[in-house]
Amino acid sequence: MSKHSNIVLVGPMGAGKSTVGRLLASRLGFSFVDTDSVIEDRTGADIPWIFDVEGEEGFRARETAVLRDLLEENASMVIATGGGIVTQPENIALLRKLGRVFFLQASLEQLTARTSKDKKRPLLQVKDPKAKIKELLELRAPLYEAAAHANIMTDVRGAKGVVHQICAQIEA
Ligand SMILES: Nc1ncnc2c1ncn2[C@@H]1O[C@H](COP(=O)(O)OP(=O)(O)OP(=O)(O)O)[C@@H](O)[C@H]1O
Ligand SMILES: O=C(O)C1=C[C@@H](O)[C@@H](O)[C@H](O)C1
Ligand SMILES: [Mg+2]
Repeated sequence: MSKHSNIVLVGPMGAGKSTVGRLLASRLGFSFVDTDSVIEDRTGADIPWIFDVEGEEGFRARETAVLRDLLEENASMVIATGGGIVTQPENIALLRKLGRVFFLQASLEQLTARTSKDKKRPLLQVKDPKAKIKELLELRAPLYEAAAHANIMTDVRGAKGVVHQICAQIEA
């Protein structure tokens, strides 16, 4: 086990990493860090702007830099990550070093419904977001599995139920 005792949430866009992460941090008394928000704060621009100007490659480099910096922190944190963080092989090792990694899963239908409410995800600004989510999920599912210590299915639970399940696993 790593010397860090953080809780790290990985999974596709719409799995609930940010929503669950915030609630979980408050329940555990941990600080909450969302890598997407850290990147936006550091850049002084939102994710669509970063993708537009620096490309996905630029965004991925920023993501890895954030993970490296988080490893230097000593506070107990719940870390919500971006949905594509596992696409960089180096990140998988960094995530596992940071603490206990939970893969939040949801069905294609749920992911599509949950991400249809806003336009903040550049990769889903396409004609058929459901097909894009499916394609990304097929590519990334083995990577989430490789990063994670445990999987949580979120379809049948609201965010509070997911928090409860993670807490039960931590305490077990
Ligand atoms: N367990 C859940 N049940 C129902 N709705 C949920 C659940 N978890 C999250 N949601 C809703 O789904 C939407 C997306 O959630 P959220 O932004 O937390 O996903 P995310 O995994 O952080 O996505 P991204 O990778 O794009 O950052 C939000 O509207 C949130 O309220
Ligand atoms: O799945 C992805 O590749 C992404 C997910 C979001 O969390 C953001 O990190 C960004 O929109 C890219
Ligand atoms: Mg998020």
